[in-house]
Amino acid sequence: MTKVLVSDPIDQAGIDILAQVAQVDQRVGLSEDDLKAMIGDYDALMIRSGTQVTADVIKAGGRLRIIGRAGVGVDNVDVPTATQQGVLVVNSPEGNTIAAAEQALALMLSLSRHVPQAHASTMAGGWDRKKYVGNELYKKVLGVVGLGKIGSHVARVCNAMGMEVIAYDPFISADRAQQMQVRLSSLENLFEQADYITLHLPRTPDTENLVNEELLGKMKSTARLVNCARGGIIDESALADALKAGVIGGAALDVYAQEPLATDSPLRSVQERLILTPHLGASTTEAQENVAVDVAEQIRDVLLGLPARSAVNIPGLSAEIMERLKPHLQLAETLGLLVSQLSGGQLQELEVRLQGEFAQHPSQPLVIAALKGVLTSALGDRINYVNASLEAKGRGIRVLEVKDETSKDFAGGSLQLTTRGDQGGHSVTGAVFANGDLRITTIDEFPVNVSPSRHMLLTRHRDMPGIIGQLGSVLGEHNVNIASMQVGRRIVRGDAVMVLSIDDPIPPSLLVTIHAINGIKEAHPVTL
Ligand SMILES: NC(=O)c1ccc[n+]([C@@H]2O[C@H](COP(=O)([O-])OP(=O)(O)OC[C@H]3O[C@@H](n4cnc5c(N)ncnc54)[C@H](O)[C@@H]3O)[C@@H](O)[C@H]2O)c1
Ligand SMILES: O=C(O)CC[C@@H](O)C(=O)O
Repeated sequence: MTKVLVSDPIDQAGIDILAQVAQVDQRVGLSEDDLKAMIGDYDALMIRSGTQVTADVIKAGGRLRIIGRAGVGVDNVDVPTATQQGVLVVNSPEGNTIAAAEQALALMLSLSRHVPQAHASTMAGGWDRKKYVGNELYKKVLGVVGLGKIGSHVARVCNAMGMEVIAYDPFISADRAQQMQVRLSSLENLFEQADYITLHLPRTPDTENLVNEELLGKMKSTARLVNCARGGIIDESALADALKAGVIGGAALDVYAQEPLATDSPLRSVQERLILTPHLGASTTEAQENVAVDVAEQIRDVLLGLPARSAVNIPGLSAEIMERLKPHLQLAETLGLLVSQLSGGQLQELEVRLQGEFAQHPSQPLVIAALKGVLTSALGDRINYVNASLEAKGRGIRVLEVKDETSKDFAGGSLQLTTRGDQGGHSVTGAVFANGDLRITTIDEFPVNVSPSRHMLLTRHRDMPGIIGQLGSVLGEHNVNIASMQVGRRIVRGDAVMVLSIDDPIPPSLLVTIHAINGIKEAHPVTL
């Protein structure tokens, strides 16, 4: 029975999707130890930001195939360990974009018009119209730090509100910024010029405490700072001091270095000009439904053996690419399986050569598929698209990628894999024919035209009378049925290869007999 554990509150629409393919257990508020004890029974884990998916949790998940994060940030998942264990991590990169952008806008407006303070004062019996005089956003300068999905939506709305928008994002081109009517600036310049600053960048080792005492000191004394991105990007003690000393005009935060916010956080001692919300950026009904559906669909698909559209730990392998390149990926994997069984021994290098039209496809997914095939012989089910590159690296296998667009061997191009290792090397080529059929087109230097089949026997032998007959007899005597047979050779009576598709695997004792046939130089049983 396929089982999914849901360990954070998830919209019912997502649960309903998971229930189409699995037993769904909802257990919110588990400790790390509880999760470790339970996770071994589950094929998938669905979370929001509340569950910490540590390395120990992932390692305890013996049959865990996928972790789905209903949201953007995967900072509560140990992604490197998931990758190492071959566990796919998926998220919902766009499901809560609008919600988070609107939370930033709500906080900017609340800051400029003192909405929470005026509300609290009115509820307490007051009617103070002087104290809460605010400012307009119109014609003010907005500084956006991080002009990605959320930052650019905020920029668009603020442009429409008549603000002048400047931005700092080292990974965005000036052209792209110009299209959004945004002027790029340095970080220091942005902090000096802006009346409002809003953060929309990820928390990484580079961005930790990026907004520190020095940067806060550059802000106008009237300027206001909003953070709906991630805690830890602002130095919270420095911010508390800057607010108390009137160095800046105000701040509004949705996210904190430690969540929930510690009772003794210096932020709690700031009396004025500060608005705090408890990580509500994604908390709209619409966003929660979006992310739940988006991630539940991906978990369902992966459990059904289909690709996920937003995999965090398979670079360059989107669902769209998986679908478009399906036969090509299958070919790469099949050739990988084939060449590794021909090669045996310790592999040191794999060359992946994309020839003719093949060279126009993105190479990274094809390389990953080839590596998965190559490593399957050694690692079986443990190897998948998630951990293939990492496992190859860990084994010291050098991967070379070659693109040769000039090759004209087949209309759709071809893919060649060549291994080099302690037992020499082998090379196989294959193509995808118009109807999606896969063909093996060369084995080492010999041309062949073979459809891959589950069990095969490949020999290298001297091209001389009697060998084919003898091999056929030996297989017959051992009750191994031959489905098809083909010989590839370059010169008459030189070396040749024989490729047999057989209905049954070759037992080891039979292989010894085959090797003993005069003229057979190599014999490789292959399972694809
Ligand atoms: N408060 C919430 O509930 C909530 C909800 C959703 C997303 N988020 C957070 O919002 C942030 C933005 O999300 P997004 O979906 O827009 O991500 P995104 O990946 O689309 O955009 C992030 C942008 O930050 C830029 N960037 C990276 N490093 C930078 C640096 N050192 N300086 C400046 N810019 C840098 C990137 O180039 C990118 O353009 C993330 O931290 C995400 O986790 C918070
Ligand atoms: O689950 C949440 O509410 C937080 C979501 C948000 O921070 C995200 O990264 O998507």
